[in-house]
Amino acid sequence: MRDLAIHIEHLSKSYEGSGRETGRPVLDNINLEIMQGEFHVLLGSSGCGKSTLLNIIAGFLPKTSGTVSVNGREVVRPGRDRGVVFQNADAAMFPWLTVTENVEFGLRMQGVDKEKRRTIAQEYLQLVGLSSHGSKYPHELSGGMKQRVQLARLLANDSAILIMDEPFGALDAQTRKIMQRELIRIWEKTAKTIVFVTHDIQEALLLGEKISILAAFPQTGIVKTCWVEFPYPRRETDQAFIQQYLELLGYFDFGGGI
Ligand SMILES: Nc1ncnc2c1ncn2[C@@H]1O[C@H](COP(=O)(O)OP(=O)(O)OP(=O)(O)O)[C@@H](O)[C@H]1O
Repeated sequence: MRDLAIHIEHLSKSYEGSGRETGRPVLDNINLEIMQGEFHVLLGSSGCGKSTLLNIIAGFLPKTSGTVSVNGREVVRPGRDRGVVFQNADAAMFPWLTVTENVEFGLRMQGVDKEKRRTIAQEYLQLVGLSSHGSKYPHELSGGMKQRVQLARLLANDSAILIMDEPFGALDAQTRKIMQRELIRIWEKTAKTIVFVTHDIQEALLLGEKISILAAFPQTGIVKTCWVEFPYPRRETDQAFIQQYLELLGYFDFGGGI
């Protein structure tokens, strides 16, 4: 039995002066348990509060009520234990630093000596398949390569939890497929806890061990949490995949959006 990594109880969030026409909170009484090493996907349509939930877990955003704990400690601010991979990789990298220097940056801030941080950066650049690109600058990289750099940086920082907000949303379909496979390979190798946001049911089923569906309407909150039982690598053409895809699709079929 794995230990609990993220524990969310009765979490609610309202944005001051905002709210939908109904005046309801964006997140209302969210309860969620994510175990260490779990690949957990938060799936939902645009505007249902996925990024809000991730930002609260990451410590970037205050909650209105309830509790969010990571490894038994209440989240009050961002921490090195939680690394975030953003969809917009450009905003997450220093353009004047090389790939290696970007990956090393957190270690440099921690005072790790140059030789050691170079060794660690190289180890993780190799893991994400970028060992021959360390001397390039961010503007010389493709979108997929930039996402690999973000991953290498978090792994080098030894973040136990990777929080990923639609990280492959801006990539072309082919690169996205490659990155999905790569992420599973890296997750299997590193046993990190991953919380991954997507609005794409297929992506959720390709990646997640467990999927929580978030809805905004007519119900607010997590409307379903389920395991994905069939093994990796998964294929969209497999019978089990199609069956669960159709099941999940049903949760998106509310007419007014989920
Ligand atoms: N800073 C903010 N101030 C006011 N309202 C906000 C703010 N950020 C988000 N919202 C509102 O909260 C709701 C949820 O937004 P959020 O970005 O969490 O959804 P999402 O599911 O991640 O959407 P998407 O998939 O489009 O990124 C939306 O109705 C949005 O308008």
